[in-house]
Amino acid sequence: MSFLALMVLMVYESRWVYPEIQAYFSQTGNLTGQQLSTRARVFLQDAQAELLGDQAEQDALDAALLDIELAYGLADMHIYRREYACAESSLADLDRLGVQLAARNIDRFAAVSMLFAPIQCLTHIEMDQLDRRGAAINDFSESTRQHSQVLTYSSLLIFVMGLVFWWLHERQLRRADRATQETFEWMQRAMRDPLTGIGNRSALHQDVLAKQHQTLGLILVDIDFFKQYNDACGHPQGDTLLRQLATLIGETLEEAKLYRLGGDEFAALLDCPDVATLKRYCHQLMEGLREADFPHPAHPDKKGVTLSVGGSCFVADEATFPYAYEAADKALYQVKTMGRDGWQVTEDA
Ligand SMILES: Nc1nc2c(ncn2[C@@H]2O[C@H](COP(=O)(O)OP(=O)(O)OP(=O)(O)O)[C@@H](O)[C@H]2O)c(=O)[nH]1
Repeated sequence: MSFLALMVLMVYESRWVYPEIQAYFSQTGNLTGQQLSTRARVFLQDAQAELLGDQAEQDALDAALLDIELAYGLADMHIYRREYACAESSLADLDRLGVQLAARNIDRFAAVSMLFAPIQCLTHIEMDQLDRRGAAINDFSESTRQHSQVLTYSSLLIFVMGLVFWWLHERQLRRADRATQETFEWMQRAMRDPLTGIGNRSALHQDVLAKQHQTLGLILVDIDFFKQYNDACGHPQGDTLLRQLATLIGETLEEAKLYRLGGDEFAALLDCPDVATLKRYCHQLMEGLREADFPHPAHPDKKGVTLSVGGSCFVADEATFPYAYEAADKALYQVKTMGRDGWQVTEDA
């Protein structure tokens, strides 16, 4: 709002310049007024010079009469009569003097002295006109200074306000960026298992939905006798094993996305055109585990760490996923009941 007011002020100020210049030049009327009175005064002084000169009396009177008539013509202005008290009487004096000169009933010295008052009046008019012109010029330059000051300060203010708006805008942008970044980080964190760094159950759901209509394989992995492992080696070592297994599954099933579903249960999601491929992945995983040969000091069968694995294939969809999960879980449970350390895949999820 204040910005708008400033713009209006600036437009007003710039519009001011033209009428003001016009007003200044309209003062040229005073210039003419001054020039006319100057010329009239010069004619009267010429008339005095001729009357006091050494030419013949007749010639001097004729020449003086001509100059006085010329001066009268220039000084007989309505504006002089209206604004200067001496103008009326001076013109009357000149008129009278002209008549006397024409009739030759005045001597040249008397004529010279009759011209002093009109000359004085014209000099007064001349000076006054000059003063008026000076005052008009002063007024003009003073108001020009004031208006240009207003324009300068307004421009400065607009510049500063522009800077402030720009800074506020940038700050708002940075805040919005930071908030978006933080939200994104929170969402990322909410989808991660903090212990292993792989995805959690929510991430699994999200990824399944993102792969709608694709044929996927779901592999569930559960550590055998993990409670005994924890009891024997302690929970920190149990945590380490969880991390090691996450790495191992990731390295063995390179194409898979991994998730920890909670406790000692992992899941792997991969593209899987058919059940045979899924079986190959399960086999690959068991081979990898055997090669890694993680020790399990409390395994009842005196083996290293073993896994029970169940799998199923499905076409990704919000509706099909729970069935695929249940099928893989059933397969895993069967492995558990059959003595663990093995894998099974449900043929038709
Ligand atoms: N170290 C560690 N242990 C965990 C964590 N989450 C769950 N556990 C432990 O995992 C164990 C899971 O025990 P069970 O569900 O009985 O599974 P299990 O001992 O592997 O037995 P089976 O699966 O039947 O072979 C429990 O002792 C939990 O305390 C974890 O984040 N870290």
